[in-house]
Amino acid sequence: MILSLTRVACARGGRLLFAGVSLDLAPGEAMIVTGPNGIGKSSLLRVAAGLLAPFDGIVVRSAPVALMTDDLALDAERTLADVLTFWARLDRGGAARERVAAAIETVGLSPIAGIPVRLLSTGQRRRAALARVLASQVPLWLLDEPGNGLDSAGLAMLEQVIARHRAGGGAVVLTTHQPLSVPGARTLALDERVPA
Ligand SMILES: Nc1ncnc2c1ncn2[C@@H]1O[C@H](COP(=O)(O)OP(=O)(O)OP(=O)(O)O)[C@@H](O)[C@H]1O
Repeated sequence: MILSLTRVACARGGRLLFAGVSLDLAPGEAMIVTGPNGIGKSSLLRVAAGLLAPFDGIVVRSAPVALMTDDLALDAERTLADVLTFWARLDRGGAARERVAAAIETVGLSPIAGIPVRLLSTGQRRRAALARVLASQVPLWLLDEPGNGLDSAGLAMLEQVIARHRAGGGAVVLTTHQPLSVPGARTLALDERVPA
């Protein structure tokens, strides 16, 4: 298993959001976490990433993880290529420039790789966040609303990138409020895990 959650519960701000969440994710698998706003989907991804301690239960990751969020740049004045290279070095080390160039090309941002991050549009920021995940080359992807702000070509690209990652033995957990084609993905309905 790449990721295994056993009877995980999560509390935030003194409130129990969900409990009894168990899941096993093997190489090539995908899981879509569903539920209304505020139910705890992002919190579940943070727990799975190891950034938030579970209130209860066990989280086991057997592979390095990339969490896709909007946090792209420490310095928004730096260029997209520089920012992504900074993260790629931190995430994994060698050949960062090459990995970043390939990732930027995949997400369709090559023409603007040299502009400061602060100038990116909403959809471009999403594409850039996906490029960071791609460049990290880690097996476990946790994608929080990866399709937000993407145009139809961007959504098709996202679906393709996820499919390729899984075909290469990677695994994905994602949240989405919009329809995304992720063939064979299992669903985790978080609203069924809210304590009474
Ligand atoms: N740092 C925090 N401290 C206290 N409460 C928090 C914190 N972060 C989130 N919460 C609360 O936890 C709950 C779940 O938030 P979360 O972002 O996980 O929901 P979500 O299902 O991802 O929502 P959405 O669909 O709107 O993205 C919300 O009620 C939110 O206010």
